[in-house]
Amino acid sequence: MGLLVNGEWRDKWYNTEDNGGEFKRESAQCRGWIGDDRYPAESGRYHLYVSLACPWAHRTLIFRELKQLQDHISVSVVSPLMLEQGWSFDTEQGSSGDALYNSQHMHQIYTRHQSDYTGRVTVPVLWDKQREEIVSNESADIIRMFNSAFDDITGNREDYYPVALREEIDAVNERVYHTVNNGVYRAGFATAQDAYEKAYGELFDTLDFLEQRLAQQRYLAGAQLTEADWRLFTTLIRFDAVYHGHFKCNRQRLAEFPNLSNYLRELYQQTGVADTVDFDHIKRHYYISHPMINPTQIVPAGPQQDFSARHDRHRL
Ligand SMILES: N[C@@H](CCC(=O)N[C@@H](CS)C(=O)NCC(=O)O)C(=O)O
Repeated sequence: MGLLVNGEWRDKWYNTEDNGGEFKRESAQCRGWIGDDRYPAESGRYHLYVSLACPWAHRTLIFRELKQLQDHISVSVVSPLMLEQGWSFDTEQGSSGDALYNSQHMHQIYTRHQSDYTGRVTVPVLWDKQREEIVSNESADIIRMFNSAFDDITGNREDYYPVALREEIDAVNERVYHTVNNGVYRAGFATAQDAYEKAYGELFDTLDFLEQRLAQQRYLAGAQLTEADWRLFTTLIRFDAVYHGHFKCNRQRLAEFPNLSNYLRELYQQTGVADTVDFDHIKRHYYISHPMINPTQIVPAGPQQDFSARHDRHRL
C-alpha cells in the first residue's frame, strides 16, 4: 500500500497523524468526461480497471451491467490483495491480468498516463485506449457518464439520475457519502478513539435515518430506483462481512435493520447485479491488505448470508 511521488512508488500507509487520528480521503485527480471533444462516446474505446473488493469500483461495474455496456467497455480486475506495491495484476491471487499492457501493478497504469504522477493509485480507473490516458479515476463521475453518455450506442435509456429527482439524489448522496460510504473507512482507519467514535456515531445515525425513510418509500429518492441507491448498495452489501467486524462498525449488524436488509436483497436481485458481487475478493482484500488492523491476516469464515432470499419491498 503506498503512493506515487513524481512517478516513483513509495510504500506508505495513510497519514492520519496530521489530522488528529482522522482518516481523510484524497480527492480524485483525473476528471475527464466522456462526451467532451477529447473523449467521444465510442464502442470499444474505453477500458475499466476495477477491484471486485472496492465499493467505489463496484459502483462502476454495476452501472456497466445496468446500462448494458458489457460489449462496449472492457474490464481488467486487479488482485484483491493490496500490499507493498499497491494494487497488482497477480493472476494467482484472482486478478484477470492487465488486458491492455500486461502490467504487473496498477501504479504502472498511472505512470503510463503521466510519467511523473504524484498521488494515490486508486481504482476504479476509466482508461482511454486511443489516447492512452486516464479519463477519470472518480467513481461518482464514471457512473454519471455510464448513465447517459453511451445511450445512443446501446439504445438503453434507463435514467438513474433523472432531472426531477436530482436535488433529492444529491442531498442523499452527500449525507451517505460522508457518513456511510466513507464513514465506514473513517471508523476503520481512525487512529484516535474520538475520531473513531465520531465516525461510528454519524454512521449509525444515518443508518437509523435511512431505515426510517425506507419504511415509507421503496427507494432512497422515492418510488424510483436511482443512482443514490446504487451508491449506498455497495457499502451495505459489505457491511456484515467486513465493516461490522474489521472496521468496528458494530452497534448492530445490517441484517438487524428490517427495512435496510430487505431493500439490500431487492437491489442484489436486480438483473446482473449478483454477478458483480464477489465475497471472496471482498473478504480477502480487507482482512489481508490491512495488517495494522488485522495483523494475523486471517480471513473470517463467516458470516453465512443469503441475499437471494425473499424480500418484502413489493409492499411499498
Ligand atoms: N474517489 C475515488 C476513491 C477510490 C478509492 O479510494 N479506491 C480505493 C479502493 S476501495 C483505493 O484504490 N485505494 C488505494 C489507496 O488509497 O491507496 C472514487 O470514488 O473513485
